[in-house]
Amino acid sequence: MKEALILASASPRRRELLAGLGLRFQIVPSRVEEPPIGDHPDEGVRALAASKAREISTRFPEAWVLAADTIVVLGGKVFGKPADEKDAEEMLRQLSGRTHEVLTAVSLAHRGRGFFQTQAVRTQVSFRDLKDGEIRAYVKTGEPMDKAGAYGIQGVGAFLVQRVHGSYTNVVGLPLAETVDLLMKHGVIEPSA
Ligand SMILES: Cc1cn([C@H]2C[C@H](O)[C@@H](COP(=O)(O)OP(=O)(O)OP(=O)(O)O)O2)c(=O)[nH]c1=O
Repeated sequence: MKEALILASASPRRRELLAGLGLRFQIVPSRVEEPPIGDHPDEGVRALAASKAREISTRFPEAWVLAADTIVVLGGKVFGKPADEKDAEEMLRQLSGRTHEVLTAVSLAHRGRGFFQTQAVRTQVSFRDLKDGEIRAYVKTGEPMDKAGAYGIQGVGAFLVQRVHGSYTNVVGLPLAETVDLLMKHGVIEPSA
């Protein structure tokens, strides 16, 4: 790696996924407000990832900055992180027995080079039929509270999921195959990294 790479994220999932590639990077979480996403999930999620990358690359113009944002979309309705336990239960009730999309936008920026690129990856996730007791017990674990759609596929929440179509790591918060391609394409990492 020629220049420093910064992961502009407070998400432990993103840190672990990127670290799993054996890359060296710093973590500087972005402090941008995350306004609710409007009627255009694809544009909205890209805009959020881009604003995180923009904020950090303004502070570190000579580094490569990687940022991401993840949302869950069910029939056009966007689910971010639940506001409270009731909200989490309600989200899970709606996701029960249905297929939703997880959208993660990844943004790569280098201000000094005038480089800025954002792309979104979609994964379809099908939930089994959930009993109300299961939903309540799962919410009580606390796992849903900091996660889009109120579940973590990588944790206890795996029991909710019947099928995944597309990138698994995209659901966890960082689509690894696409991220590696992006970093390699722009010379941020070498093929041997
Ligand atoms: C659907 C799903 C989401 N998530 C997480 C990934 C993201 O961390 C979170 C969505 O919130 P984000 O706003 O995308 O990210 P964040 O606030 O956690 O971190 P930062 O903005 O600093 O990068 O939901 C899982 O961990 N597992 C899942 O199965």
